[in-house]
Amino acid sequence: MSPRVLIVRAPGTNCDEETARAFETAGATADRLHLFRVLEEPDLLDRYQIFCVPGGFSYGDDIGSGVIFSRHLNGPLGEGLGRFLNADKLILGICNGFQVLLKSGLLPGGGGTWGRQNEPAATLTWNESGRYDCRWVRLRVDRPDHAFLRGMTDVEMPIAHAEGRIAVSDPAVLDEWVKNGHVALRYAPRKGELPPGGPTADVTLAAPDNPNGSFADIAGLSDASGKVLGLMPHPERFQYAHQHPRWTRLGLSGEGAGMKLFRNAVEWFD
Ligand SMILES: NC(=O)CC[C@H](N)C(=O)O
Repeated sequence: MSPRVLIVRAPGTNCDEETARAFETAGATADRLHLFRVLEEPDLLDRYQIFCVPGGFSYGDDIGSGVIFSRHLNGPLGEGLGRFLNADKLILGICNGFQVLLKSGLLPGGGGTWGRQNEPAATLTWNESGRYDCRWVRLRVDRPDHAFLRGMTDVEMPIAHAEGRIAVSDPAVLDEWVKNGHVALRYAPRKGELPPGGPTADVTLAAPDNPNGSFADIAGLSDASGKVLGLMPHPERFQYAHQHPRWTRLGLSGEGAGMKLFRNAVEWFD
């Protein structure tokens, strides 16, 4: 079955068109709807199999990136998203979308009505550099069983954000995150073999390998089921091989590695 994807955009969202194109190239039908249209009719969520919050600067990142948008996911859209979470459906948040999902509590640690109120808090906050940063990074996939990440282990993607640093109130939360499969993606050394072993709270890669100082080098989080994913890197900006800065030297052609994430999502419904 070709899944229908709801890509929700808010004032300031700016990656919805290329995200829709990536899903449609993968064989899905993608509708880009404004958040206010969805708030008018929350039950329209039931017509979709994938819910996606794309990248951008929703509400201008005022009072913190993703904060205002996230409150809408807790409130009027709460019931519809609850049905998504209970059905065999998928939820994806890319960059600003990750900030929205985390701060709504749809991903671990973010609090909100979805969050497990008494668990240590986590958020996405300012990069250690204090700057907006755009660069390509190498990623290690810690959840190759995830609906969006199947068959992916070691991939490069671009980042472009100011508030991409995962910060936690208690580093001990990492044990629970690892146990529950919440760590989906980590930043990796640009060159050489991927170092063995899982995430550790006290060791992080130096910049620019970890571009923002994110706790335990985390670049993406998952829910326990492996059907909700939030990530700071932009897979929709690597749909075509020639989007890679070294595509000629690497002899890349055809699709970019980011397309695998969208194809995995569509194939989930086969
Ligand atoms: N590309 C994006 O989605 C950016 C997310 C957010 N506006 C930030 O700067 O961190």
